[in-house]
Amino acid sequence: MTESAAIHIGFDDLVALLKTIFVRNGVSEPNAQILAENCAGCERDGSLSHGIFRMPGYVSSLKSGWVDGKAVPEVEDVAPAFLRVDAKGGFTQPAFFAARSHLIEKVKANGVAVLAIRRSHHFSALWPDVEPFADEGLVALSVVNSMACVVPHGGHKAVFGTNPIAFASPRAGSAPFVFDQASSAIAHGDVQIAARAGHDLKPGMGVDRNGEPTTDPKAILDGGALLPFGGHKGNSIALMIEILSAALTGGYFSGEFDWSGHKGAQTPFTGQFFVVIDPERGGNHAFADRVAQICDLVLDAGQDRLPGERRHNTRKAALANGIPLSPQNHDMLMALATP
Ligand SMILES: NC(=O)C1=CN([C@@H]2O[C@H](COP(=O)(O)OP(=O)(O)OC[C@H]3O[C@@H](n4cnc5c(N)ncnc54)[C@H](OP(=O)(O)O)[C@@H]3O)[C@@H](O)[C@H]2O)C=CC1
Ligand SMILES: O=C([O-])C1=[NH+]CCC1
Repeated sequence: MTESAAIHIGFDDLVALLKTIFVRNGVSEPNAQILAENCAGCERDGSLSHGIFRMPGYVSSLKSGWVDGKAVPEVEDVAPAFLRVDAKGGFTQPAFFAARSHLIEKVKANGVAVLAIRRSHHFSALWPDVEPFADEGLVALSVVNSMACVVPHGGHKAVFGTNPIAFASPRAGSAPFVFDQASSAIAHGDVQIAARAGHDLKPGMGVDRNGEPTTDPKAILDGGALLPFGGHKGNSIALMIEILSAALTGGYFSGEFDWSGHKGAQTPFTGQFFVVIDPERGGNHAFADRVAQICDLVLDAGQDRLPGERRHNTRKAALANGIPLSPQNHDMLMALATP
């Protein structure tokens, strides 16, 4: 998209537009507000594989009856440092928000707490779930599993989802240190974007329906599969994420849920795991300074930039000038919002 062709929209206006679309498609008012802020935040930050690109998928899943936009999550306090949430077949973010303040109370009381969400649909980036904890001085790690489209290292059948992991830590004098990455060589959303744009992928990311290596995103989407990043090492991380997000929470593994009866379903029905830590309990009252120190060492040693930096720069520009939407994307949103 050329900058001159872009339509710039303010964050609040984008949230209002997305909320209208969610409500029109059967999402309750409070759930729609949470989802709209999340999705608009991804677009604002340049997380384009999980911004407005996902709106047709959200709508399609809602229309198929696969996800309950009105679900009211149930929070269970199961131990001094352990909360469980049954999302009741709804989206994960409202389930997370239902437990969030209670989770922080537990972290403050115990130094650490775990949140296990099950029966939930996560269709977004993970950084919005962890970054706000770091803004409040806490360290947070979260993982979520998705839909089976990743073949285990050396294997022949997709078992894992693209299973992202996100981590956030306060960092003195700067925005928090945050990374958010799929455990597959590439996120499924980026494969869809490449297929749509007619771009090839880098070698080593996926296989076609015969298990042969391919750089063609369409061959991956049409019966092929993705590979874990970094061979057996990414494989173990993907497996750990299945264990934490599904076995531990009581959610489904990425290959376990059956959405075949819901034509148009796109949102994975799995689970999400969080661990949140109060770094003050480490007894090192200079925690955020120490984080800044190690980040500076990495930059001084030649790394171009830290994870999260591109996002924060994109956010800054979007807040100053508006969020750039291509005319096609703008039209797509208007069509979804119009009765
Ligand atoms: N809900 C779900 O089930 C799933 C969601 N996803 C989401 O998809 C998104 C994309 O994942 P993925 O494709 O793996 O992300 P990327 O590979 O684009 O980025 C991963 C991380 O690395 C950072 N990074 C990228 N390039 C550099 C660099 N040159 N130097 C330093 N840091 C860098 C990014 O920071 P920055 O953002 O600043 O560029 C980001 O924190 C994620 O938000 C993830 O949560 C993925 C799979 C499933
Ligand atoms: O990009 C991705 O891999 C996914 N995003 C939501 C579900 C899977």
